[in-house]
Amino acid sequence: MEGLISLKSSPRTSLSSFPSFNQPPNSFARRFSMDLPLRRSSFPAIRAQQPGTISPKEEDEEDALKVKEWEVGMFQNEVAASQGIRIRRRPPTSPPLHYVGPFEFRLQNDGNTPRNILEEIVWHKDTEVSQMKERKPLATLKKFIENAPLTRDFVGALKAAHSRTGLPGLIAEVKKASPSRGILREDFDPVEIARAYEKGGAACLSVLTDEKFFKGSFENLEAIRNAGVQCPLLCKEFVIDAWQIYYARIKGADAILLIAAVLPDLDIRYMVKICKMLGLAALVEVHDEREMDRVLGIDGIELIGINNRNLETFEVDISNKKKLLEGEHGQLIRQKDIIVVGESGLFTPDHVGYVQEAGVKAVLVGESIVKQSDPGKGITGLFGKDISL
Ligand SMILES: O=P(O)(O)OC[C@@H](O)[C@@H](O)c1c[nH]c2ccccc12
Repeated sequence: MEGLISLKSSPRTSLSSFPSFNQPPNSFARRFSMDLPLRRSSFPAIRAQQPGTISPKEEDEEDALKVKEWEVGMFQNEVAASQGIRIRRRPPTSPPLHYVGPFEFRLQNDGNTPRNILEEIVWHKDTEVSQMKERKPLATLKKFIENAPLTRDFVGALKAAHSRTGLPGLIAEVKKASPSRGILREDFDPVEIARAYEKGGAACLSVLTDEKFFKGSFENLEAIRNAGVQCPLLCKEFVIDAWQIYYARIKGADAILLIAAVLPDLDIRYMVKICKMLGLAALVEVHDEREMDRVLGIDGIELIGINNRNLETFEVDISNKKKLLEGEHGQLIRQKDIIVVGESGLFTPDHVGYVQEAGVKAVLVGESIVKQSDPGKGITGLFGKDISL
């Protein structure tokens, strides 16, 4: 890997968030890493130099470096696509001026607009995270974590609620808005809502932290944590970089969401390990069979969320869970003692009954309860009985 060191400095390639680069996962990756002729010694241009003293030879070498960086970006999308991931991690840029690489790179590169809302969110997140990382580097976050209070047992709280009530444990979502539903609640006081949920019998809370698309924030997470709410907290974020997991831990999260539609397998493996190291639970979200297959092949996963909402189209289908929990998948889930969380679009006791029947032991609910004038009473309405007792 010696020759790749020079690429690590590029924020565009962000290899730290891409562990698979160290172990090429498929033939494309092997081909790429073998082909890569970069050696530190062949790039004098990247050594310290005085401005204005770049020779034509060094300019060529800089161009070559840009080309390689650009190819690595393409390569990330290729690995993801080989796992059925349609979301491209970053907007394609045009190839550098003197690009002479494979033609297929150019073809993939067509179209610089996001294909759907999830892609738009992820592209925006990429910019947002690189700015935040500059302001608060990982080394600084790690220092804070040394003194951070212990996390609370998210999975344990769900199990306890399930055995106490005989109903799925509730993760109640503190959600102001979403791109598909617009503003859900104008008078939005996150701490007040969190307290009402806790009083109403929620086992855990989910706090949206994305600002641009969901009008959430890390400040909300922190405020709820500092207000003395006892329920463990899920940080509901679009994680694309391990840095975000450290940040969530500092802001008071006990668990974090990882979305399989966005993250390749090796990223999930790596991030699940980081979560364990930091004492966080990871809720890995899937939407279809292929994602479920991928996630069941990863060791150490305790919580799988099945999202009834397709994040690319916003279509909601609550029978989705049933399909994904039948047959071999169901068997593996039971064998591995994984808790399945039914997510999105649940409004009535019938909905809850239906997904429980399909095999879920927990549910994640936002809209139907956050919209009620008393969100705690909203919980009673959702389950058809008071679950706080
Ligand atoms: O408000 P609803 O339909 O009850 O959904 C809650 C939750 O499942 C949803 O907010 C959600 C599930 N997965 C996500 C991923 C990102 C953002 C949001 C979500």
